[in-house]
Amino acid sequence: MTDVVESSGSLARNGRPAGADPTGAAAARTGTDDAAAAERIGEIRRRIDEIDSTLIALWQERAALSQEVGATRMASGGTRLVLSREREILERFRAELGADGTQLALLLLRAGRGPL
Ligand SMILES: O=C(O)C(=O)C[C@]1(C(=O)O)C=C[C@@H](O)C=C1
Repeated sequence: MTDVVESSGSLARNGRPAGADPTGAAAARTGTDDAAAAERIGEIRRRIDEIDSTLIALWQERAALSQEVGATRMASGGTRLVLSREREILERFRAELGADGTQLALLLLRAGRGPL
């Protein structure tokens, strides 16, 4: 089994020298020599790319909204942060996604209000 596909598209750790993959670039890009598996991987990757685009757009929208909330609050004499709200968000992500959810929520909060 091959562990890694290098970014150049050459298979690594398969016993063949990089760049000498006889199965062609398409197979190398998917990490398998099996045509049916490569086709399915291509389909799945297209959906993954769609999901990633949505995540990036939502990340950017959330950060902009969070910054607007902070600016609105400070302009009205309020605080930059509301820690009770941050705790609610952290708990929601932890409950849904576990420890990774906590890390994700910390990154989301940082993107909106900057590092502490
Ligand atoms: O909900 C707010 O009051 C916000 O300012 C937004 C937000 C967030 O990014 O979710 C950012 C900073 C606050 O400390 C709490 C939450």
